[in-house]
Amino acid sequence: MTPVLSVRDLSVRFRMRGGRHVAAVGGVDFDLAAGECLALVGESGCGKSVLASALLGLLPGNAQTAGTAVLTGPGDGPGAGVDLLAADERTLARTVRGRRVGLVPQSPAAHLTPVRTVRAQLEEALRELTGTPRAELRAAAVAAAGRASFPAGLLDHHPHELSGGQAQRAATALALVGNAPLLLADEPTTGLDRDLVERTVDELRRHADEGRALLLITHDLAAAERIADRVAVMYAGRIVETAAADRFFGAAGPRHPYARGLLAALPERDFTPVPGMPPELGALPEGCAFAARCDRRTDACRVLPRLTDGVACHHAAPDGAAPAGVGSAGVGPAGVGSAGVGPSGTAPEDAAPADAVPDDIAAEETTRA
Ligand SMILES: Nc1ncnc2c1ncn2[C@@H]1O[C@H](COP(=O)(O)OP(=O)(O)OP(=O)(O)O)[C@@H](O)[C@H]1O
Repeated sequence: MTPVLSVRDLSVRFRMRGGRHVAAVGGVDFDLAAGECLALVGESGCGKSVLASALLGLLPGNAQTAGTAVLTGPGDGPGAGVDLLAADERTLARTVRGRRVGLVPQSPAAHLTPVRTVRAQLEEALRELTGTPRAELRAAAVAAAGRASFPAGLLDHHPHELSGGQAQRAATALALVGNAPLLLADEPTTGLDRDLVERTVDELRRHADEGRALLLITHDLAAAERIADRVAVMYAGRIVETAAADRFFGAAGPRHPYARGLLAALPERDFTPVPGMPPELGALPEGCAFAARCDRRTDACRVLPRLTDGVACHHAAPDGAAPAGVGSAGVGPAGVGSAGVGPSGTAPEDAAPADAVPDDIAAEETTRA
């Protein structure tokens, strides 16, 4: 099937003072098909939002991008295939943002126009993106709000009169208006109660089920498990694993030690955080960026592992190995909480590794500690 979006070797670097660089995204490859939801997960600061901003041409002036991100489309008109990284601002503003690529922003308060009511913003988006006639705008705005569980009674409020969760739902309603073939949802459930989380992600899932593509950026692994077809795990700017969601969350589990650690950190599983902290993106090591935190590291990890068969690790768990926590706490759609992926803490020194560690690695670990 032709993907809606095809990303190849996408990198984003920020130029900093003193000639330094922050490598926020590196060598990212993925495809996203119509009808598919890909969940992009990973710790805070790993590059998820920068990736979404790159796809929308919304990076700041100190950013340098490389690679391609082709949004497919027929013919040679405004709906034709376009490389989102190479497109000029006029093309992005007139034919891409909102129309072909929708965004549920991470910071809705900053995204909504402060001086206009939610109703006015929804009606404008409906008029611009769907050509809804003036006489039908009022009813259409109520319906659009309803899609994102935004209360009709708050439509005449300005953004500053909304709670964080209400602003989130207003921004989601706006993002859904254009029925864009590709929707980027960056933390769309922040500040929402579990019931609203489920309603919101179910609506996003419906967007995909109607034949559109959804990139769900989230810390909420329960939300990802609920609606994603595939999961991509990002670490220090790189995708370290992609897997079918049922495999990722099921008995087989992920194969990358970091991805296994993310799941093991869930309260419903082992409640054991991934030890240590992610590296500075301005000072990444040459080899595997996770090695310093990894109980499987060896000398081989000094060479950067490439994503091969869905995993970028020299010591990936074999296919079919059960991840930590499965069988102890049990994780199913109903039993998964919202803790998800947060900034990790430091594990106790004696935290049990998710997998058996070869003796030589364990000895090395002790020496380094
Ligand atoms: N304009 C900028 N200049 C320099 N560095 C930046 C800039 N914008 C983002 N970064 C850096 O890029 C990295 C990735 O940030 P990003 O916002 O994509 O993380 P994230 O994975 O979305 O995190 P979170 O889950 O907290 O939203 C961070 O280290 C951030 O400090």
